[in-house]
Amino acid sequence: MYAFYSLLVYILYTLFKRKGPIEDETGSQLEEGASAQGPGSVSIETMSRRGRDGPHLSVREGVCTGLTDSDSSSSDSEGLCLSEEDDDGDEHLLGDATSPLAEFLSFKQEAVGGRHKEALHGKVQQAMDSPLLSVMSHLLTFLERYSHMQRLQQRAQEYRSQLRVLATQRRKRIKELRAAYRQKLRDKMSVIGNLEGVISEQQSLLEKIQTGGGSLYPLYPVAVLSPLSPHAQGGIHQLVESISSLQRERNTLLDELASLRQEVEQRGSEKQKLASDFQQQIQDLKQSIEEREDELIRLRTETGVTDSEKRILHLTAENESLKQSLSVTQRLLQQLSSIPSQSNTALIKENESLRTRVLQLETSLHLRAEQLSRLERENEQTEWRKREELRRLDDRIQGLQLELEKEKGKEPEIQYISKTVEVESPGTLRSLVKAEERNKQFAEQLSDQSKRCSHLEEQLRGSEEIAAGLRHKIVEYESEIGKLREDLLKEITHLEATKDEAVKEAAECSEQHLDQLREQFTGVQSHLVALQPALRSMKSNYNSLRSQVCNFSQFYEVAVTEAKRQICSVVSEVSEANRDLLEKYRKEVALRRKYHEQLMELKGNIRVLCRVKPVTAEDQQEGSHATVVTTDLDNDSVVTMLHKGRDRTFELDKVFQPQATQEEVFQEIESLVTSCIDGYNVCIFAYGQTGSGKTYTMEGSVENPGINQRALKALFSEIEDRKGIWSYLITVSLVEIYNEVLRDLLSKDPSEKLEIKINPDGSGQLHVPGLRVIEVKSFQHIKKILALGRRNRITHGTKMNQHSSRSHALLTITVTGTDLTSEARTTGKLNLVDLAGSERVWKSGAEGDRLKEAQNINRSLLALGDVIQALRAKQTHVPFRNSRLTYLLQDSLGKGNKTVMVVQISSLESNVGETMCSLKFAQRVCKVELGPASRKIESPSSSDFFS
Ligand SMILES: Nc1ncnc2c1ncn2[C@@H]1O[C@H](COP(=O)(O)OP(=O)(O)OP(=O)(O)O)[C@@H](O)[C@H]1O
Repeated sequence: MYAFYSLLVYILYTLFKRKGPIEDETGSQLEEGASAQGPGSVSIETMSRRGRDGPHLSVREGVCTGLTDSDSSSSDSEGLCLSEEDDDGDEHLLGDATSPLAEFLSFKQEAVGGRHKEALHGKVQQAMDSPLLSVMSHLLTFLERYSHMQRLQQRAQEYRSQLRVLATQRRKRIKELRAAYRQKLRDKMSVIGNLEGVISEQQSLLEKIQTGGGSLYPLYPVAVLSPLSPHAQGGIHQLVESISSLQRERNTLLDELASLRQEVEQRGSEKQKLASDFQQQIQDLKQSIEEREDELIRLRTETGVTDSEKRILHLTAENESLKQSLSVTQRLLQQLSSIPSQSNTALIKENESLRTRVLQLETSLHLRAEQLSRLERENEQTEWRKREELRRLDDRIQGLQLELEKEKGKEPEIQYISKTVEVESPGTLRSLVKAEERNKQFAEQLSDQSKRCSHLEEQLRGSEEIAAGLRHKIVEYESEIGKLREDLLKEITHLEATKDEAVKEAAECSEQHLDQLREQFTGVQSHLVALQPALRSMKSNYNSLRSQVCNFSQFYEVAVTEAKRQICSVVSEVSEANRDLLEKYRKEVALRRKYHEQLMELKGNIRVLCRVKPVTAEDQQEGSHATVVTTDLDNDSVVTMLHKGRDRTFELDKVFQPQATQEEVFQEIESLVTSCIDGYNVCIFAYGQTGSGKTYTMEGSVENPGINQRALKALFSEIEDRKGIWSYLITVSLVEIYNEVLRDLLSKDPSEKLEIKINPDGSGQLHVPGLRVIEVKSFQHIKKILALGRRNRITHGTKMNQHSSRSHALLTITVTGTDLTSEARTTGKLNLVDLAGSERVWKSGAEGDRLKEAQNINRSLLALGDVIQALRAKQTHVPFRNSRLTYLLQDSLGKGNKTVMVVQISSLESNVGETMCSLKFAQRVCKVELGPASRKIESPSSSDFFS
């Protein structure tokens, strides 16, 4: 823009200050350009060239397309080479540039319109016709269009931002609507929850009603209900239906109950009727008896009263009084039956139980009725018999009377008859008495039955009253349920109406919003259409840039892959070199170890292996799982432990990783088994604090056996391999040292104390008189022996180990071999020792016997330490006899033996002190020199051993 401005100044200067034709170099250039290209092919250099080329206007052919009035749509396409970055600067400059131009134009117009001075007219006219002016007008048009384009872009920007604002508003509105709907949904759900509660309570109430134990129905606040969703309504409808079905069910049940009650009532009335019939019959019977009696009295008065007659009379009177009392009792019963039952309230509580009770009562009533009918039948029969007797008696009396009448004058006959009567009367009287008695009994039974009947009636009446009360309650509940249902339906319809309104409102609102948005969108769309050309040009720019970027990324990828490849090749070269080095290092270490072992063998020193106990689940449970011991994967001879803030490294013959298996441990000492067969004395013993895994390493478990079993297995398999060349005799003994007492674990009486003595054969060897030595033939046999020994060994639970071995156990396997060709004899001994664990009594919680055991264990281990110290210092006197343990191990720890100590350590921080002690001891043991191992072989010609 600076160029334009300069140009304009220059033009004005030319027009107003200079006279005559424009002879300027630039002007001539323009003239040339204008004549060559015409007005339609004029362009300007980009602003990027502004600084470099200085203020000049050039006409370029084929680089930029022209800006013409007719082709205004393409005015801002390729021909306009202004970059986006320069837009702001241009705008600013344009603002400066357009004002002088406008001045110039107004000046031009005034000149054309004749408003200017006459003196200037000719000059201006000249200038107007000049090609410079035409260029200027073109420039002006261009500038106008450019500013228009700027404005358009600005508006497009504004529209875009408006669009963004509208979109955010729309999103917000949608969010709000969603939240509102969710809230409504939640409300409805809570209403459904409330309704469900109400329904469940109604159901429970219904159940209570059916069982008769319900209390008054509580009224529910239906006002809490609020609009419901269609889904919720469906649920409610279902619930209402289920309630009505329940009610129907309940109604049918009530009907059944009523019919049952009717039946009960009917039966009761029948029973009452029956009872009244019976009573009527009894009354009739009584009446007939009375009549008969009257007649009898009359007869008696007529015939004269005898003794028997007097008795009959007396009995009859008694009978009469009894009957009276019976009737009195019956009356009383009737009166009592009219008194209302006091137990109604208790019966009301459980309708179900009442119903069963009623049924029970019905059945009992039925039974009673049957009994009653049976009794009545019997009574009838008795009555009938009585009547028969009476009738017979009457007949007789009548006959007698007739005879008496006929034979009035015949006194002797009368006397005779009267005598006969006298004789016969007692029998009849007796039968009468009996009948009376039975009658009395029946009457009593009858009264009992009637009592029961009346009791049942009372109960029946009570239950009827309860049933009536319940019926009343049911009616009340029904009306309440009806009311509730109506309320519910009202609420549902109200909710439906509210929901429809809300939905309609939301729909209208969203419609309006949508219309607005649509309008805005069409407006924006039209603006966008107008902006399309500008966008196209931008797009082309963007495409070119994109292609450049793509090319660059391709180039970049190629470069990166190449770099990676180079790095990989370098890394592989380095790692290859490293691997070689590592391999070399390992070989060196192995070689060094081998030479060291050979040297040690020559020196005859004790090999010390170290096994680190892994952190168990129990340790983790106890929370003490912080570890201080580390092993080196690349160097299996060192173990490092953190003690008092600094690392202490111990170098031993072999350090097993915590995860080392039983097999791996055994492989390390397997060769010693062969040595034993060859006639060497071998001793393997496990040393370490209590609970560090000594027994696990030596004995192992059933599924995962330790050194003992594996060594014996290997021994038998080796012997098997030598079969035919050598024959072997294997014997086994197993002892324990408990509280400084030697005990035979294979003995029938393991509590027997044994002593260690020097063998009287003069060999100087140790010997234990009374020790059971068992010859073993197979591995299976030895397994059994080991199991027996394990059973006999003393173990107790301590804080540190649940199955702590409280003794040192020594398994001795003696292998005597005979060379079948030369008859040479070898004798090798394999001592496998599981020492008791050292322990800190305050830690293991040892008290009483445990404390004594611990003290003895620690004392003997101390003696072992002294022996090791003496051996290390090559002292002339080694204090083997200071303890039973060292005394027994004298053979194994002495010169010419092959000895391996497996030191067991715990890696836990809580055991750091004990681990330190064990490792220090192990290192001391490492330095003990036993001298080269000696083989015990006896040639057939000599009875001596050669070593
Ligand atoms: N390497 C191991 N892997 C798995 N469990 C082990 C290991 N070492 C020891 N244990 C377990 O730790 C517990 C204690 O081990 P063990 O009885 O062998 O200790 P100890 O040193 O013989 O103790 P003590 O001296 O009191 O008799 C046992 O339950 C045993 O199974």
